[in-house]
Amino acid sequence: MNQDELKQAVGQAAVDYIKPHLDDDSIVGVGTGSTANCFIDALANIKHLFDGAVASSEASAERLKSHGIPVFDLNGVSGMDFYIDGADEINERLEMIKGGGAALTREKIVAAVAKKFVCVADESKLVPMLGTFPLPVEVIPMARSHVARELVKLGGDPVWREGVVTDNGGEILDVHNLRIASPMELESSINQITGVITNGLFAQRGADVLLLGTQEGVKTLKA
Ligand SMILES: O=C(CO)[C@H](O)[C@H](O)COP(=O)(O)O
Repeated sequence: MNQDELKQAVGQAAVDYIKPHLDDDSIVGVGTGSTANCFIDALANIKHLFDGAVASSEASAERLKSHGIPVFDLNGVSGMDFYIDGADEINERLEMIKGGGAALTREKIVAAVAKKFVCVADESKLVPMLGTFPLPVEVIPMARSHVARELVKLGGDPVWREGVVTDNGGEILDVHNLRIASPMELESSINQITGVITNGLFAQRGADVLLLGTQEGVKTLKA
């Protein structure tokens, strides 16, 4: 199977995973990116089994709506059982780097509300140590240079993702050359820099389940 077929397989596997738990009142938390898109497309086939979705980006909201799936504002829902999203890197403790699609802040917020985070990824995303993928950091635009200098002090090489404005009006610094031995500590340290909205380390709230697309089929890993 090629990478697109692996993404489709895990998208369908995520639907199979949540389907037995859905009812008329269920709200499904939906992530962003090409793997999350595969999940959305598979989810459309069972849209009669749940109430609607909360999306972590405008792009995912549009895709959900195009399938006729109602999209709710997070402030209007009291909770959700599942959040399904991809990752740029994930380790065996199910800690992740996310934000390649610049949706990290909303992803972190929706994930915080959900009882269970189900990560969907092809096998290229599973790594022994996080940090080969540049770590996205969303910043308030006027703080970009200040935050970049502070990130250099932490040992990284930040690069401004020029031209990208997030759904929240923020800008993105991609931090290269980090070997992230302690993801939880680094997540906190970066978030303490004034001007940071959030960073793409999902360690304090990692995934609970990983559905990993491999050539031998979809494997289920638990935290
Ligand atoms: O964090 C994300 C977007 O902000 C995505 O989950 C991440 O970039 C993975 O995307 P893809 O499934 O396209 O590889």
